[in-house]
Amino acid sequence: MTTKIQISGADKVFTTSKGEVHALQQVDLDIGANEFVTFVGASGCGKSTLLRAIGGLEQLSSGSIKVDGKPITGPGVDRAMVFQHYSLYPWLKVMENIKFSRNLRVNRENITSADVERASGRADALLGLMGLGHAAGAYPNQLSGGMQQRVAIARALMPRPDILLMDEPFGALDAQTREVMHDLIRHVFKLEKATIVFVTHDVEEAIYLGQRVVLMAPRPGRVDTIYDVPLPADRNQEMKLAPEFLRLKREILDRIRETSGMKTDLELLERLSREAEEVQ
Ligand SMILES: Nc1ncnc2c1ncn2[C@@H]1O[C@H](COP(=O)(O)OP(=O)(O)OP(=O)(O)O)[C@@H](O)[C@H]1O
Repeated sequence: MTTKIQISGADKVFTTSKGEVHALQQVDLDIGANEFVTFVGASGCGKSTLLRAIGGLEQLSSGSIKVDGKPITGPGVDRAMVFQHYSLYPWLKVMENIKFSRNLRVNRENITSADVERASGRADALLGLMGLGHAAGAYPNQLSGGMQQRVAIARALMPRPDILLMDEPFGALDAQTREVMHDLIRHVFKLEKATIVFVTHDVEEAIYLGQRVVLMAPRPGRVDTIYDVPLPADRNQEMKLAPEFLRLKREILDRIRETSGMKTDLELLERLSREAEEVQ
């Protein structure tokens, strides 16, 4: 597989009034072109910091991140980001939101009207792909959370980014809408051939979407374990019930507990019952 993103010795230290926070320590990871990689881990293990660093929104303290062999120096149109909060422009209609980044580039680069025409075709196609053809003229506040997030994804895809960086994009959605979004994003992955880096708290989501699940550990933030997902490229919701899926889910959940310093449920129960006996 061709390497798309090469993370080498990535280190990030934040200096706060309370001291230094080692958000990332010596992270080494290669992500392939057209790979779907998901990141999980206990709160504060540096998932968002790493994603933001790939997006060029955060500078590393040391180490490097390269895309196609070139070091990242800031944000670029080759990398689009989707966050948990939809961040649509409330004063723009759905179609205007989707075309917004393209408009900026058109203005900047003096692209011809034929290009604009092509861009409109792409915006229409993306709107259709997201199942939002009927909502082109609506304002964001007229849409459900799931619909708004679909608009945000369409807007991110508009400039044909090579890399889609997603930070808990479905975290605010209800369980049913999330399932729909999972199948949609797998479909987008197949069609658009982008490299997707996806951060989530939800282990089931991480396994269902990713080809690899990267588990990070906190204090300092680092890569702990990388799991290969034993699922075929074409996925369906039934697979979430397969023994290998459930086994991997259990293994990852246990490891997150261990790395976060939390006791396992069983250990906790044993301790609580011992304490209860001592009190009697
Ligand atoms: N701008 C900042 N200034 C100071 N500390 C920060 C900053 N951003 C992140 N941190 C700290 O860096 C560590 C890693 O944070 P990060 O948000 O990357 O973790 P995370 O794994 O994404 O957490 P969560 O799952 O809770 O979103 C945390 O201890 C966090 O408090």
